[in-house]
Amino acid sequence: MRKLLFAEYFFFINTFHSVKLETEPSTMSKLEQLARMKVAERPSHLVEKTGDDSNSTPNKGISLLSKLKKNGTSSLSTEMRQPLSLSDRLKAKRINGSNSAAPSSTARTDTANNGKGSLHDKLRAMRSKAEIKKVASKAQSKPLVNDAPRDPPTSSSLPTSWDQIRFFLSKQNFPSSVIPVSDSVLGIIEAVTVPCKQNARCKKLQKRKYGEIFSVFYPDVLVNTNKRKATSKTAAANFKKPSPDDVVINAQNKALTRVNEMVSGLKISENKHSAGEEWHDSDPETLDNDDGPPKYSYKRVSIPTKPTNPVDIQKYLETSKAHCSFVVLGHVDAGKSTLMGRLLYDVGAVDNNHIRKLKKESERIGKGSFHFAWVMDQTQEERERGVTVSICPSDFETANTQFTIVDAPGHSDFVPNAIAGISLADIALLCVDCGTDAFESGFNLDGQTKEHTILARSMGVNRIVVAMNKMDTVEWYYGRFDQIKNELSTFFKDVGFKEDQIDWVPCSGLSGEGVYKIAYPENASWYKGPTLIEKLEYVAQHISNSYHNEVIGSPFLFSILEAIPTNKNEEAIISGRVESGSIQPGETITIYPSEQSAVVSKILVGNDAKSSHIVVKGDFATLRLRHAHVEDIETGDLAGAVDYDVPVMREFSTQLLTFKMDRPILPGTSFMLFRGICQQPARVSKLVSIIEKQDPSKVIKKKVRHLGSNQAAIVEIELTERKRYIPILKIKENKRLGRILLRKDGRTIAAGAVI
Ligand SMILES: Nc1nc2c(ncn2[C@@H]2O[C@H](COP(=O)(O)OP(=O)(O)OP(=O)(O)O)[C@@H](O)[C@H]2O)c(=O)[nH]1
Repeated sequence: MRKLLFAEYFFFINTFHSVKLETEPSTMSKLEQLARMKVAERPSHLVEKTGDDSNSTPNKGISLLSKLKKNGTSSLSTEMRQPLSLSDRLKAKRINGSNSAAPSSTARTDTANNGKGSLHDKLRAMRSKAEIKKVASKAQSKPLVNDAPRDPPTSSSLPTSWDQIRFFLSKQNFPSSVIPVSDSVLGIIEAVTVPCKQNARCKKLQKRKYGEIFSVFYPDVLVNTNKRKATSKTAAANFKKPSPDDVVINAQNKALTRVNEMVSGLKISENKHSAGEEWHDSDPETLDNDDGPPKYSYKRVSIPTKPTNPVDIQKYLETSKAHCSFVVLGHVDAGKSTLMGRLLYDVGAVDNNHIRKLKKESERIGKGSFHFAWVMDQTQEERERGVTVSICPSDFETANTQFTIVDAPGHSDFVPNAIAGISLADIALLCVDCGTDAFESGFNLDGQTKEHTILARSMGVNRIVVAMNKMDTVEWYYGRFDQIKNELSTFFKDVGFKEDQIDWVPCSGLSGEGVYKIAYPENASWYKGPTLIEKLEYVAQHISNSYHNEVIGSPFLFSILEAIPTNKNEEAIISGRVESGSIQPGETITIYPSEQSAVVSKILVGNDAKSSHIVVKGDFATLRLRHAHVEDIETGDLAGAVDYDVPVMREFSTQLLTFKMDRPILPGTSFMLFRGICQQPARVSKLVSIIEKQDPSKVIKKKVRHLGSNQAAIVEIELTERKRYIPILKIKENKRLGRILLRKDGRTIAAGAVI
């Protein structure tokens, strides 16, 4: 089983690197190259960073957002600038919606219900003014975008002189005494020697390459390595008296004290953690002094309670409509939001009046063609910029199937949001722009078509429907359809999708042909297959059947997307997705990591918040809870059946497959960990072994110092956020929730599974 699951990742190897990287020159190391290039460009090492992903990718051109910023019609939206949690985004979005003067900022659910009060409206109405203020101020305090903590030193901030090196190291918690091995002229410095200050017993100088010091090398790596060395009795004995090196260090310490005093008051902006706090990549002292996450003192129930009106689950599964969720992925401007808006309109979830209103409003600001996209993109900023930022789940149903759509952003700056969207979906609906040259720019180099597909596969989505969109722009020319299909097929195969897991539907979201109601034009007579909705219904039926087979006998598990208080004490409302099993009102659940038990008093489903007696695997639902403490529930938390234990932890073992990377992964390397909709800053605590890609039980190498691109390994991971644990399930316990992704500096560096 383990072998099989892990083998899937093998397929990514040949494909992922082409998503992001250009060819590397052979003579100079990439690091050295970047350093030289950046130094040449920017002489000062004290360069303010914008925090924008695009700025952290040296080879990238100006991002769409940067261009927009330059055009500067107005300041960037709060959502676009701030890395809010999903929950915060949803909250902020509602605040935006309610505060916005523009009538166009009507909430999604208004449209989706033909004016009826939706679930989200009702939830919004329940939110007190105080709660809104709290969220708004939280949003204000969040800093610039990013999903991954930055390395303290970046190539753009490389020192250019020996004084700057000392300054730099002092800011990175390096001891003040560092000796250059060769001449201290930039370009000649090959290596520096660094004493290990944090470990009193270890006085030996360490020779480190210049590139290591200023890119991937961290103080705590040194400390960890030396801790091990220092525990050896021989080493300890040797270190009792000052070594010749110590004498040099002490002398240098004195000489540099003055310089350190001068610079100690200065700040380096790169060292800011995304939560807005001073945050060092790996600060051993903070870790040692850490009090750990709060100790919750909630009552945890272990005996299940009975449903108030028990439902015969088997009967329910046999008679209920198929339900399935799909995430809309694809390159920026591929037409995802337009396609979804069209779909909602065609199935009758959005009425004519609303579309007419959106058309008028979009024409007024010169974006007439975006009126369908505005059904999904509801914030004023999304509409002004013409890009989706936040994920937006929306329900609709056809005669025999219920769907939840999650519209994910296509822009590379918002990949973390796309990951959150993917983690909620059963099917990936990949939207491809078939326009001349448009497919190529979304598919090659930095395009999101490949990246999104790989992310979906890495997160366990194994059904993909390709909407060959904007076929109207190439007059439904079969040759174009066939050419794109061939190119994509090869790529899908490399990623690990089998042929019977992929479907292809030509369509035009804007004109509606091939989506649902509007028939194909004459020049598309070569296509005899189903429309997009018919295909989705067919796939949903399959998925729903397989889920229904797993409901009975599986523990209830629920990914929490949002938690909000009610006006009653100890009552909360949580919304999210049922990951496993089923739940009925009257049953008790435990929420992790706070381990508080609460009774489900009501279940609401769909846009119009219909009360339901049961929800099962794959359903999106809102649960009203009694005896719940909302202040300790966050986006990404898990709720489970009381008799099922979900481990909460800060350290765990993983099997990883690395993608193409610029820099190796070392012990101490920091990154952003994605598990379902949960995102946490983390780092590598130990590289255990390198293993065979096809057979993870075969260990290739045990003493591992670093991990390069395209390697499979057993790696121990540790969360760096001190405030809380996260609920973690192993891959064998849950195929979706046991998967993780590692991202750093705006790139996915590895995917894997918790073991
Ligand atoms: N001709 C034509 N234009 C389309 C079609 N679908 C979308 N467009 C246009 O393409 C542009 C981008 O559409 P969006 O729906 O915003 O694209 P998107 O993929 O959602 O964009 P992001 O969410 O920002 O990634 C708009 O001008 C649309 O009107 C189509 O089928 N045919």
